[in-house]
Amino acid sequence: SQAPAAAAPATATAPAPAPAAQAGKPNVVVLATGGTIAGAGASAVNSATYTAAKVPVDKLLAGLPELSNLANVSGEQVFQIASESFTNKELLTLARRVNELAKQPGVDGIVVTHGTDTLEETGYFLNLVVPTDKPIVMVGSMRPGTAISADGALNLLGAVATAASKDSAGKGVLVSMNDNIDSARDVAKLTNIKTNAFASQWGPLGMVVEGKTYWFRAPVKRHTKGSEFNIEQITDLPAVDIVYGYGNVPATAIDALGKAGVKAIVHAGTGNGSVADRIVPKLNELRQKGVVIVRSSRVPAGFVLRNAEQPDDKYDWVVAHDLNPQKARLLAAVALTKTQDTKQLQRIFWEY
Ligand SMILES: NC(=O)C[C@H](N)C(=O)O
Repeated sequence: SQAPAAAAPATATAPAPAPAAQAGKPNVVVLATGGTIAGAGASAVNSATYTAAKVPVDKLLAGLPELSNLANVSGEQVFQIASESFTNKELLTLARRVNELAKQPGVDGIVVTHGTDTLEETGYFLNLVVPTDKPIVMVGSMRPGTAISADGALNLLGAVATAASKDSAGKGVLVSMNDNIDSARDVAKLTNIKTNAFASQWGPLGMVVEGKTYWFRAPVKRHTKGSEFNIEQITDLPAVDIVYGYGNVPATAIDALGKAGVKAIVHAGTGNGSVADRIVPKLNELRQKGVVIVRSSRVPAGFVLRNAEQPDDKYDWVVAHDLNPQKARLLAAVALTKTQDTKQLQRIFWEY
């Protein structure tokens, strides 16, 4: 008799787990990372008090037999963590796995279940570095599955429907939640507690209703297959951190980041990315030492205009366009794997 095969590590050759194939149905892989969609509370009234990242993906899928009407669905547990604890390490591991699966001819779409707190960051990262036209759909929930009116099951059904739909191809990484389909680039968690947590100032791309997608617009920024960045060429992400702007802000955080050796600082400024008078020379000191300064805004809508509020040309700073500070951090880190040139970096911020 044959010796049992050793468990294969997640390498470029690891096959997707075999779904219970129904001929003619698309094959969708659900990569589970944890979050509230895998959360459990003490009682059904606990919609906000619970432990995230408890329920394994097999159990989530087994609880939703309706999925098999949409696709051949298989699950893979990549992590089991709350999304606030994601690090660059998890981002890179997840992106590599998504990329491996996207390259397999037997995989038609990928769903990533994820905590909502940093879902927009992971989604945007995948949008930048996974070169595929196949649908990649992020999904989470605001209530654990143990709560009355839990939103996870319907969100997961919608996400699988979105990943299974040919119409989702080529639109970049998507977020499918609360009946909406948004671009992961544009969307942000803007509301706590409530199930309509995610919104984009540019509006959703479409909706998913009863397992069918309806589309109204498509993203114009570069993404996935059209991106110049590829996870296969990224081994590590440089240190990029965020400092927040507010009244009476001291330079303590900036000084500490400078000492820690960050490669870029994203300044989450007030208003149109304005920077306090006592902070400007601190940022310029670091710029002189080669640290890239990205001027973004803590205001969740509108966008930061170059040379308005601060003379970016004179200081050799980059503006974050409409990216929120946490997404600007990721774009800066990814871009810095290729270039230090601030003209190139600014081009990248306009294009992605
Ligand atoms: N709703 C959620 O998923 C929140 C949770 N803290 C997480 O991001 O993992």
